[in-house]
Amino acid sequence: MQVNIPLKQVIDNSYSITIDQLPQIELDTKVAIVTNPKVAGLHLSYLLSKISVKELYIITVPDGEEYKNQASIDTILESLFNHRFNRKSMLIAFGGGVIGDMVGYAASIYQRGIDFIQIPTTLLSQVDASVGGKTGMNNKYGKNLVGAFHQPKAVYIDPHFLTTLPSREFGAGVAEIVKMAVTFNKEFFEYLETADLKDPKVLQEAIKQAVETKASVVAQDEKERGLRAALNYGHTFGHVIENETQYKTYLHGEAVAIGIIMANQLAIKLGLMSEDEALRVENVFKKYNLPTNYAISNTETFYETFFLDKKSSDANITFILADGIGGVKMLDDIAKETVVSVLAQFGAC
Ligand SMILES: NC(=O)c1ccc[n+]([C@@H]2O[C@H](COP(=O)([O-])OP(=O)(O)OC[C@H]3O[C@@H](n4cnc5c(N)ncnc54)[C@H](O)[C@@H]3O)[C@@H](O)[C@H]2O)c1
Ligand SMILES: O=C(O)C(=O)C[C@@H](O)[C@H](O)[C@H](O)COP(=O)(O)O
Ligand SMILES: [Zn+2]
Repeated sequence: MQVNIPLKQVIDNSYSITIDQLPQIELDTKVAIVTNPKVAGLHLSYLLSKISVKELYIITVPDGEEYKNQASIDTILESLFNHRFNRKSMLIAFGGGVIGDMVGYAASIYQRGIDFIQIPTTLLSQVDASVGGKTGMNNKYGKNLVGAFHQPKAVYIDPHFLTTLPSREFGAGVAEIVKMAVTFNKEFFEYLETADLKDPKVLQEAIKQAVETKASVVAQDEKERGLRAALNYGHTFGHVIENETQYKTYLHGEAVAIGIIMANQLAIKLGLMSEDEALRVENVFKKYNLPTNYAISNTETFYETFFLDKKSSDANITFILADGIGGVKMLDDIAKETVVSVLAQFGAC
């Protein structure tokens, strides 16, 4: 299936997203493929068979969210300087969301910005991270707190890469798919309730729907001035969980799944969602063995960490909540006691 989804012209530098077998990539310039040892071992030879460029370099950075940091960015930049990359050169992000975010960020700052292509190899990066130009890294203060909006020149989504993906990583991608369905597309959510995403045809359809949803949101609000924040559903809570557990216990998508469960409890409290709707979301997560609970040891600390969220202002935290299934509301005036009382429900597990 060949699907081209050009982001609308609202974004000057619109690009196409292809969901299909990787095409032959021919570039008359210096190119660096940036990847990690795991992805390289599994799939680099296949990518190399599809690439013909003027001069090619391979840059590897260590695998894992804990390496989504300045040291890895420095490794990438050093290599670009050593090989005299210039503004006509091209980077290829080959891996999951960690690689995609870091390569996009390195591309955004190298000589004030060079081009890059996304070739995502995890489900999560295919349905979410490779699209939309959010790039960055983590630091000791928290998740994605340094970065830039820098759109790729093209995104090539080849579901063939997913054949080697461990099932936990698969589940993490499902969490971001569910996020898009619950907030923007009721029919898509109903489809997910009965669908078996392990079936390649069903999966390809779900990837297409998720990418279409994300591309449409980004096209309307590239720099997250409003609507795009809806893509952060579950993340306000999820990022705190990732931070508290130092990125070691949960995959990003798993933390998002728990974050969605928490956000839904807050939505129930505010009368935006019914218990039954929240249960339906939880049931889809359970089908893919996603975690749905987290022991909050200190609700005050958890609450204070919300202020590191990029959606927060000095005095307010913005919460992205489901408005039933298929709708979304962004609220920045929820009383602290209300939020803390919901956090307290997760205190003892
Ligand atoms: N920019 C965005 O819009 C956006 C959206 C969602 C998530 N993210 C970011 O993406 C990151 C999470 O991405 P992720 O879930 O892809 O994690 P990841 O990049 O860490 O990849 C998960 C694991 O799978 C391995 N892997 C990659 N492809 C594989 C394959 N085909 N077969 C087997 N193993 C493979 C990786 O090496 C890694 O060990 C987080 O840092 C998150 O903040 C960004
Ligand atoms: O593209 C977006 O916008 C998203 O929010 C997608 C999220 O899934 C992703 O995890 C993103 O990196 C989170 O953004 P952040 O701005 O909260 O760091
Ligand atoms: Zn995410």
